[in-house]
Amino acid sequence: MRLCDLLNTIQYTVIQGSEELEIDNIAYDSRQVNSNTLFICIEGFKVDGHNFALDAIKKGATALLVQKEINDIPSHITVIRVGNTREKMPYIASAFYNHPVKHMKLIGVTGTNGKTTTTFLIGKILEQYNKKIGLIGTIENRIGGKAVEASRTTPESLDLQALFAQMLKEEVSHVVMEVSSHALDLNRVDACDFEIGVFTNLTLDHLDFHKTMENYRDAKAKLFRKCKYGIINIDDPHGKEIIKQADCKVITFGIENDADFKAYNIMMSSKGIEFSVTLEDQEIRFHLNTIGRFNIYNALGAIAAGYYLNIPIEVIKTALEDMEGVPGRVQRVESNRGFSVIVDYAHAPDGLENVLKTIKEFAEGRIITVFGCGGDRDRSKRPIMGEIAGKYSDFCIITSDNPRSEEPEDIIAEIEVGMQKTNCPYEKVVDRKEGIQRAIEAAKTKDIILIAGKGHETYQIIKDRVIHFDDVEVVKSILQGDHIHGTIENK
Ligand SMILES: CC(=O)N[C@H]1[C@@H](OP(=O)(O)OP(=O)(O)OC[C@H]2O[C@@H](n3ccc(=O)[nH]c3=O)[C@H](O)[C@@H]2O)O[C@H](CO)[C@@H](O)[C@@H]1O[C@H](C)C(=O)N[C@@H](C)C(=O)N[C@H](CCC(=O)O)C(=O)O
Ligand SMILES: Nc1ncnc2c1ncn2[C@@H]1O[C@H](COP(=O)(O)OP(=O)(O)OP(=O)(O)O)[C@@H](O)[C@H]1O
Ligand SMILES: N[C@H](CCC[C@H](N)C(=O)O)C(=O)O
Ligand SMILES: [Mg+2]
Repeated sequence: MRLCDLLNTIQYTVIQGSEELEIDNIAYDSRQVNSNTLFICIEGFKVDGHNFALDAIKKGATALLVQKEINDIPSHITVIRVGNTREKMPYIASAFYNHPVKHMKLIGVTGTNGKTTTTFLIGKILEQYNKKIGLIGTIENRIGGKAVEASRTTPESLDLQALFAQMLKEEVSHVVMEVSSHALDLNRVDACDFEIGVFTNLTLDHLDFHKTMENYRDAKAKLFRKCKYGIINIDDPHGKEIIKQADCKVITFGIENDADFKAYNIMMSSKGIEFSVTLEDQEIRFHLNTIGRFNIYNALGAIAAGYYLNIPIEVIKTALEDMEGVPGRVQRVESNRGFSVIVDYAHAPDGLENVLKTIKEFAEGRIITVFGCGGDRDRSKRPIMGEIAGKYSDFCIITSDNPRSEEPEDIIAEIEVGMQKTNCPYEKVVDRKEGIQRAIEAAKTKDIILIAGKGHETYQIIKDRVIHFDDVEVVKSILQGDHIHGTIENK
């Protein structure tokens, strides 16, 4: 493709060379460059991509997109200057892949908690309606039944457009994706027009990146200036402000407040939830195989999305009622020892409080919580999560999540500050496997062990090592090691 054809939707200045150049590849990382590549230099948080321009040229880059002057660029290289390279990349990527989004319907879900769950529900509804979907998010990226590699919750714009192109080639009609606040802030979904946007909620997380809750909220609000229908949780205190900033058709859902999709006559048990929604003057009753009030919110967001995608309500109902569960989200691991184990991805204060409140409603025995907090992530949530775990549990094991570059003991000490505000007895066990083992040893009949924070993850990041680690697998192996055969049940 000619370079000028990639640039025709943006403003730019040619610093040197020809715009007629043929471009075979685009890269924002010098390690991905090969022949005839346009290398996009991005000023990052850690390093400056402009410093890799000469490296990129050695590897075959023939054109550079820059936002500042770089010295010593050979004269045969085309240099294009723009105001902000990160902002322009999505438009160039969209042009390179022939604007794949124009031919598919995009459904984006944003919010602190519930994105993965809600995207799985919407995906299930679409599949029930015989649509071939693309799914993009934390657990996996998927094209129809085929998993494709995923590393971020929301990929970088160039990778995202490449994935959209692959999805279109494989005849996907609807893409359901998680849209993280990082993605919205860092322009990863610019150049995407969404048919539907869903806002689940906004609670404390990621202040290491956004600095204030207002910035965090405003990042989420961006989605509702990119979509046709905005489906918004009106019970969330930030819902009204998101609506104020929106320029789409707004549809609300909730339980407490008046809403377009309002759940009522709610019944909850340890086996599932039931609720009604009135649609077109008809009361529709839903019976779901999942637990927790928060999952009613996730279901309402999905029901509203299905409705605005023109999917018949009976199809939506069947899809949700057949849903087996989302991996690592309140996933039950039964043992025949009389206690039960729940693995959940709660890794922020609100998620942890929600899941513990839900468990407390049904617990017949004690609640034993095993958890930690991720390293190189928002530190302010650590004592808060410690206090929440202590408040709702009868015994806690503070252990490691993904410590990343931090010392696990330091993270645990920060969690402990909150735990000590409660009367909950606790132990500190740095090794997560030993922590889980300790909880299992301590459990008695009817107790519930909650293992929070890592859910579906199959790895643990310790310094620069990534080791295989899977909470469900660890629980099963410990139970089997005790010559007791656990059965896994995904609720
Ligand atoms: C804070 C954040 O999101 N940072 C992202 C950002 O990094 P950055 O701007 O700091 O990049 P950098 O490392 O300084 O590098 C600058 C430029 O130099 C390039 N480079 C670098 C080295 C080299 O040898 N050659 C080279 O060309 C890089 O590719 C980049 O273009 O751009 C990078 C390229 O796309 C991302 O990989 C990186 O994600 C980091 C690794 C990350 O951990 N992000 C997390 C926090 C994230 O995005 N999480 C959300 C989910 C959160 C949630 O909702 O729970 C997600 O959507 O996944
Ligand atoms: N609607 C909700 N409100 C509050 N908590 C929720 C909600 N849905 C799920 N949770 C809790 O939050 C955890 C994470 O849920 P989920 O993975 O669906 O969220 P997410 O927004 O995709 O998270 P991430 O930002 O890490 O991708 C769950 O394991 C559960 O404990
Ligand atoms: N999307 C979240 C996931 C956190 C999961 C937790 N296990 C951790 O590693 O901190 C994040 O990147 O902050
Ligand atoms: Mg997610």
